[in-house]
Amino acid sequence: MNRDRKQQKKNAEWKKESLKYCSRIRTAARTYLVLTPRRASAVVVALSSNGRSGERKVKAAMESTLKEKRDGASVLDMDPKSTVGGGVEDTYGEDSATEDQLVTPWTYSVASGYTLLRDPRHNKGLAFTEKERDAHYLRGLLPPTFVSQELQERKLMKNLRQYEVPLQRYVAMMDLMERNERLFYKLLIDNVEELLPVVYTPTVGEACQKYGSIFRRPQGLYISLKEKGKILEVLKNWPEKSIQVIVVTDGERILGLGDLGCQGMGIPVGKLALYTALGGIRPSSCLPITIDVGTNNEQLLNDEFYIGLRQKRATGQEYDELLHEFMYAVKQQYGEKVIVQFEDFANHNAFELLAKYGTTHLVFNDDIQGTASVVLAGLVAALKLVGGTLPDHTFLFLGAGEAGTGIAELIALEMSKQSKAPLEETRKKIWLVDSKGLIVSSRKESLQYFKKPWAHEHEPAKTLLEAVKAIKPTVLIGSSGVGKTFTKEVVEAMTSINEKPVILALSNPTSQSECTAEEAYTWSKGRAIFASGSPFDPVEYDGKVIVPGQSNNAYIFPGLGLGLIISGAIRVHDDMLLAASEALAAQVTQENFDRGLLYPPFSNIRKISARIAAGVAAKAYELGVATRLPRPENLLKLAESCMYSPSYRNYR
Ligand SMILES: O=C([O-])CC(=O)C(=O)O
Ligand SMILES: [Mg+2]
Repeated sequence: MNRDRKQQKKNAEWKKESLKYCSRIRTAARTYLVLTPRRASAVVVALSSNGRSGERKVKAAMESTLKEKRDGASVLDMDPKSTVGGGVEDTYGEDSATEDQLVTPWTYSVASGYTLLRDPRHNKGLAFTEKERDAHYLRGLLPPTFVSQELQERKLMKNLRQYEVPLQRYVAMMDLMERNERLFYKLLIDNVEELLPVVYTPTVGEACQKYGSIFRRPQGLYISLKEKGKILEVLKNWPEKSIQVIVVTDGERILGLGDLGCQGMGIPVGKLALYTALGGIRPSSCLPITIDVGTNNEQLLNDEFYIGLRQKRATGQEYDELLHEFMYAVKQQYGEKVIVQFEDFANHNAFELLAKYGTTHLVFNDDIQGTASVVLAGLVAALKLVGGTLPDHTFLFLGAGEAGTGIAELIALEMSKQSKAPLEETRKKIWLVDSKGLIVSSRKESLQYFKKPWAHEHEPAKTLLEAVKAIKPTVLIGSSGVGKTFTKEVVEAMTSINEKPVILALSNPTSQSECTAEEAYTWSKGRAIFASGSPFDPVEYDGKVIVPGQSNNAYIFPGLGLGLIISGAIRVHDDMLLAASEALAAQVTQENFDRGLLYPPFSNIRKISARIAAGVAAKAYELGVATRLPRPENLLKLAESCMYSPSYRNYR
């Protein structure tokens, strides 16, 4: 008892001390972890620092305080390069503190000993060294053996491979994330091609469908209609104060699976895991959010395990007000340089939110813009295989929603840049089919506004097959969210028109893919240049193994995000998406082409992301929306050096 009180007093003194330093050095937030000899009494203090020099001052101040007060206390990760979390902000941390943080730095307890083992951000399991076990009160809490991170990784991969059901692998990976974050990212980074389909598309789709049943511990933040008027308070409940990326969904259009309401949370969680693993953004600065305004999914409303609000979706003013409060609470809490990635909103809201907040916030819609950027990169690569320039080709889309119109617009923009023709002209090379058939001018009156630019003069066509025969496209793109719509007849029609038909089946997950890789290759007699949103295994056709590419926005958003962060960009511009697309296309090697691949393998993704980041950042400076000044000379080097490393830290 007595000891505890003493410890509390000591903590209070430290807090006072750090407050003093904070107000003296008025700068950006920096986290130091101080472990005291007693468990349950470590203190994390967010201090201010003004870039490197301010940071050094704070560090020196903290160290001298600790020397005086130490009494056996130890400091976790005092080296700025290896401060808790590591990553981007460690190198470029200026200006990330809010005024609120400067005046009242926050503190919370992270315990040594037993509690340290249960803290996923710092737990290393059997990889704690003898010295660490002594220093951090872990003696007896672990079996005697020491296991390196590499051996832990091998063991976990072996265990994962024994699960036959993909969802079991997903649950095992999420458990690992909750238990030992660095090990989770080490696994994901080192085995990215194998584990991407587990934590991301397609398995994450099934996970969302069954989220209520597999729910163990909450991940991310849930903001429901109940929190209206209190969203800023909700944001303050999140333990991390320095957030760089938010992925938010309202669950209305989860992949091609439709309205999954609150259970859409799997998507922001999965996307942000990729921000870290593929783009090197540190996990502590990533925040997954689900906005729950109800669901129109009857099955979920009647499911006893459903985790969301049991009501029909709020729409109109009620919806708009909640989203508006959210957007401004985010800006107030995290500043104007936090990236808000809209994910899997239904069409009407997706377009409106992007238009509404695109000029006031650093927002980006992955389904409209990220997908467009990755597809354009794939098309540039495809042209090397089929010949001609972009303006030489004719495009037909099945699906005229976010992805379809987003991709169409970026292609038209790029064509216009290449051919110097006005956008209105280049759009005419692009045709869209929706559920009512080919979009033509006679339908213009009844079309939603985002479809109108694509209503060209033509006879109506009721079905996709009719449209293929009438338009004679060289490229067919599926973005409908409806599986099995590229039928044998459609693929055969494409093959009869083109020597090498380009066919992209983009809808996710695998069940919603417009056709499988095998179908595309078989029906086109091995001639199709094919890629899909969800992964497919290599296909053997006519004695030849063909590896299908994966045209998924996961190639783009992690690098795009990194580029926005290292440049301190305050807006996303279409030219940045073109820059991201160009950078990705430039990574496709001759060897990839020789194998018919439109994208480089995901195993190189960190290098690819760094190049995308450098391209995006360069564009941000060119456009004058970068705020990190002066412009660093070598953006690629900066991007690479900023990336989060999942290797364990030494806790001295
Ligand atoms: O999540 C994915 O795999 C790609 C995507 O954004 C979507 O399909 O909505
Ligand atoms: Mg999406």
